[in-house]
Amino acid sequence: MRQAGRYLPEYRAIRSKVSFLELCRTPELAAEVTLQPIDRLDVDAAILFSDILVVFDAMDVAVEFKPGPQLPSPVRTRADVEGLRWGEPVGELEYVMNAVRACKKALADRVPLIGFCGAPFTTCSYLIEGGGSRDFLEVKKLLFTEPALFRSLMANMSDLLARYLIGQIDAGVDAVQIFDSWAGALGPRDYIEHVLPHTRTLVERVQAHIPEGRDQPVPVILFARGNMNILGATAQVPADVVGVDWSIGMDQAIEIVGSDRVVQGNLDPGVLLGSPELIRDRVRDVLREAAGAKAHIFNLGHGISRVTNPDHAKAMVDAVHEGLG
Ligand SMILES: Cc1c2[nH]c(c1CCC(=O)O)Cc1[nH]c(c(CCC(=O)O)c1C)Cc1[nH]c(c(CCC(=O)O)c1C)Cc1[nH]c(c(C)c1CCC(=O)O)C2
Repeated sequence: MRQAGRYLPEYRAIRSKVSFLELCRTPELAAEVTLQPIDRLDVDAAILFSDILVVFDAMDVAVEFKPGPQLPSPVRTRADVEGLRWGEPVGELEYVMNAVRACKKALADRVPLIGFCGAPFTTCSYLIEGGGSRDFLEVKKLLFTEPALFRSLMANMSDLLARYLIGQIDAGVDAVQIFDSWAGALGPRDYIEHVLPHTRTLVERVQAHIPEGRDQPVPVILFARGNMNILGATAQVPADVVGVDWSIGMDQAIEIVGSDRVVQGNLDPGVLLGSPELIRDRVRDVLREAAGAKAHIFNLGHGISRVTNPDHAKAMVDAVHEGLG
């Protein structure tokens, strides 16, 4: 997760010349950065270099990265919500679709390419809070004072994101991941009532899309982070893969989601700050804990930190490839 990024010197070299958004908006550079961890780490999949917030370009909502995202005009009132423009992601985010094509060409089938978007709740949270948040009070204010308005906002977002992901699939991605990074901000009742139906619609719409030249839909990975009390609810959505964050043991997660599901995760990215020997041990723990799943995709349980030594990331990948022996 965030396998391309600031922990790689070759990424920082490109970023010293262009801003983060310019990088996202320049397909050739986005493709180059996407491939950096493939070359260095020997990982088994590439994830498109982009960000969940570029979708705001199809809504004329401004976003800046300083380096955390900031929206100069957050959406907080009825008038703000009603004034939103729900654009055409395929036409207006053509640079993303071109980045997908450039990545596929550069990868030449070495490894599959994963496209992505934010889940409706996480994307709407950035829209409402205007950036990251500790308490999500603006989101909760809107949700609890104007539930119908909140519902319409989430429904429109889910629709926009479905068209966005389908665009990425038609441009060539081999799987998609939906990031609900802030799912844990709500209690289980509100998550189930106000978030999950929109996530489900998004997943099911993407799963109903069979792209030209394929005979089945591409797999959908759903990652909801935070309060692992919601994992059972998240698993009710029929995503092909259930992402698991690092706050729970993988064995416990499998008990919750069921042994008939494919799981992805969940090494604590902080473990990469330890020695290669420690990393190897912890990788083996995750592999052992995942043994009861239908299938397991090894991954970090959240984004890699920018102070990570790339050699340690490589030690992790090597340990995964070595397996339990
Ligand atoms: C919440 C979220 C965002 N973006 C994303 C999420 C969901 C996953 C998660 O929970 O982390 C998703 C994302 N962002 C980025 C990717 C690229 C693909 C990859 O290599 O995994 C992906 C999949 C690049 C990025 N997105 C961002 C960077 C750093 C930008 C830089 O080069 O300065 C990268 C490589 C910026 C970004 N973008 C976002 C934040 C909070 C930040 C600041 C992070 C920080 O400062 O550490 C929003």
